[in-house]
Amino acid sequence: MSSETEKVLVGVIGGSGLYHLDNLTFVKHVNPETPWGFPSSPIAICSLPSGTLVAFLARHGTGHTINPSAVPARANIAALKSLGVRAVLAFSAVGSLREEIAPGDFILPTQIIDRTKGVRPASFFEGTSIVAHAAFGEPFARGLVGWLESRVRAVLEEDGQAAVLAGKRAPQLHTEKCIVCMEGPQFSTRAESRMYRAWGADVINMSVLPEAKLAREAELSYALIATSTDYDSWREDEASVTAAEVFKTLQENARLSRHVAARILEELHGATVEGSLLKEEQGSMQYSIMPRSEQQKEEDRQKLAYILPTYFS
Ligand SMILES: CSC[C@H]1O[C@H](OP(=O)(O)O)[C@H](O)[C@@H]1O
Ligand SMILES: Nc1ncnc2[nH]cnc12
Repeated sequence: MSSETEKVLVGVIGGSGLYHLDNLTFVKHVNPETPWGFPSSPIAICSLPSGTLVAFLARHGTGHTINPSAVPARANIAALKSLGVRAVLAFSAVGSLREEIAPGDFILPTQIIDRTKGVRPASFFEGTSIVAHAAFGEPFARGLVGWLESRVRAVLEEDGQAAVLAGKRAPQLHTEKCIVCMEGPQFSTRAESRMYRAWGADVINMSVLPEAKLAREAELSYALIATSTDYDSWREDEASVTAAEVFKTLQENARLSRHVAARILEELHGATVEGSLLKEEQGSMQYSIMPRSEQQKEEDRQKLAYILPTYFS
């Protein structure tokens, strides 16, 4: 086994309904204490058939005990980075703001609208003597999202054939979409849901921020694989979304998400070792950190060295 195979280069974050990757071989749990506390739950290190290791973290905890506003996103991203992770595949259950995005469909968003309310710590630099402005015009790792498109589509097409034979609709993949991240935990009003559509948003969740911002600050390549569970509250003649509506699709979406993960993780690990897929994010913070390092407190440098050793150790 080569040393690159032994490293955990790919991390998976599971959202609502996706609390484990039990189609992979469980190896052990790790629970790193980071300068921002402990992650949502111990991280499961799982093995692919080749022996390649991946890390899995349940965003809301394995028993879904953490509400979206309280997810310790800094600890989650820092803990994954401390394991050597370079690419993060984050799964999320989302509401659809478009007729063509049906429950059960998969979405690879490329843009985000922030409707969180400032109650979530959103930067590793918050509360330190160090100021940094990460570039976030492209909030997801473009190279990784592009790489995922054909792979996820192939798995959905293959799996969809069985769905069609069973008389069901085959899940579709939607790309180049915009996700709005709301604070929650209550769902949107009908007026808000219509407003997000008017703003150009296509899907909605409560979790992609600050996760995506923190991944960027930690120079991790981050992509979201969103799975649709409902039509939110914009359809005039339909009932507005309820948790019960979301639960109807959650299990099937989780099954297919696990299947997608199992099919693509080996190749993603290989692409991560090779490196070209991730080169946009690595080194991206170099010119984001304001200089004047002589005025930076040593304790803050030590804290930030946990996620960015290149600049702070
Ligand atoms: C259970 S409905 C609302 C809940 O589901 C999504 O969670 P995740 O993104 O972790 O899959 C959404 O963001 C909300 O947190
Ligand atoms: N309608 C919705 N709004 C916010 N987050 C969601 N997650 C799943 N469905 C959602």
